[in-house]
Amino acid sequence: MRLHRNLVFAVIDALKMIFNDGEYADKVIEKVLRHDKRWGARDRAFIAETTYDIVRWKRLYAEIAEAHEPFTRPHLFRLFAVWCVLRGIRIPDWKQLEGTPERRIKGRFDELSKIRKFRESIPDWLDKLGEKALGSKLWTEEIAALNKQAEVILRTNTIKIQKTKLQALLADEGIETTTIQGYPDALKLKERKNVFTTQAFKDGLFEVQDASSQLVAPFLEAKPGQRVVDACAGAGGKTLHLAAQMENKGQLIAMDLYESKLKKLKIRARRNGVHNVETRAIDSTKVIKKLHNSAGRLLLDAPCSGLGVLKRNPDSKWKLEPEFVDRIMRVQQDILQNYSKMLKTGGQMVYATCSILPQENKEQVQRFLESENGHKFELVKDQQIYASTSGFDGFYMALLAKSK
Ligand SMILES: C[S@@+](CC[C@H](N)C(=O)[O-])C[C@H]1O[C@@H](n2cnc3c(N)ncnc32)[C@H](O)[C@@H]1O
Repeated sequence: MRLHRNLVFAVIDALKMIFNDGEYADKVIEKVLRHDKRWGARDRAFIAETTYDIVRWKRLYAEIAEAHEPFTRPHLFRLFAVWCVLRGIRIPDWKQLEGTPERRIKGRFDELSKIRKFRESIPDWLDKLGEKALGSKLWTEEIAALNKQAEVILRTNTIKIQKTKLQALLADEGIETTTIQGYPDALKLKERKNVFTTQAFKDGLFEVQDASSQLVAPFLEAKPGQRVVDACAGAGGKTLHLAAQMENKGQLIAMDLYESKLKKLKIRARRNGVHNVETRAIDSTKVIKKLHNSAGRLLLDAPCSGLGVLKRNPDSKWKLEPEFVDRIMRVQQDILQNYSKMLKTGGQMVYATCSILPQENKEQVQRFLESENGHKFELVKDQQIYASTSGFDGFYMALLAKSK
């Protein structure tokens, strides 16, 4: 691989914004990629993937390079040099990379790889938390799987098209895909490409959605004609899937704390040809009270640590704090306690997270079932999806029925 100076400089700029200025990796990449219109698809892929890689392996690389935060520009180049050496890429003779100690880098890598928190490049607290929650064997496998780059998975918008037809259309646009057994609407890209510029995307024929996430809406068993509430809808990934399951019939109420997310949801709904969705921002408890005992189906896709989706958000490893995990667990129990009241007797609800921690998942559901509000509910089934066994994101979902 021949390295281009302006692309590497763009990576260094991006790393500075992410590591030193605390900006979000996806936003930074978007910003950096706007710098030069002449960059082609490969150049853009190099910048995005190299930046994400170095973000993912920050602790390991910094340890090898003996670089400390806040990183100076020479230190950021040292991280980049480690990336090159470990990938077998020849170091170019630029003054920023002069004197890269290649043998020492390889030696340090071998040494540090014996220790999980360095090998997997995670903070001490996270390594302890993961081991305590999952046990050493499962945590070791899980964190290794979560450090692999996520594949690009599409969900066919069955309101508009069948999967095989979509596959053919995408092939015409130069995007080759395969189906995935056990995920009826999913298509996996054979090669990473920008799918957002395709006509098929503009026509709302698919959404990008991880395979594990695609299991959540069907778990709720929503039927056409029902009143379905998606109480933590965000920008609507699962709302759109629910609409497709409901064949666009019935009433789908998408709620969130943030109006800005619901605005994005509306734009996506329009593109997807979804007509049965209305949005409601939760700006007071009244919004929830109005819907008490009214929904046939309820999705609680709760805010969580996001530890199941580190594949696609590697910078969470550095942004997440133990206090946040404690705080979000209280929010999850509040959501279960208060929002479950929107379900009518005989209805079903799904509690879901993109976390792999039992304390955010099974244990939350257990606590709810043992509480006064939870006595009307019973657990029908639940599923913990691990990245290490599925190959996709880590997720949890529990189906509860309101019987009384
Ligand atoms: C896991 S995300 C939802 C993802 C979304 N369902 C999707 O499939 O794209 C959780 C959402 O819950 C929202 N949220 C956080 N606290 C909330 C609360 N107390 N009530 C309702 N929504 C909340 C967040 O704004 C966020 O959009």
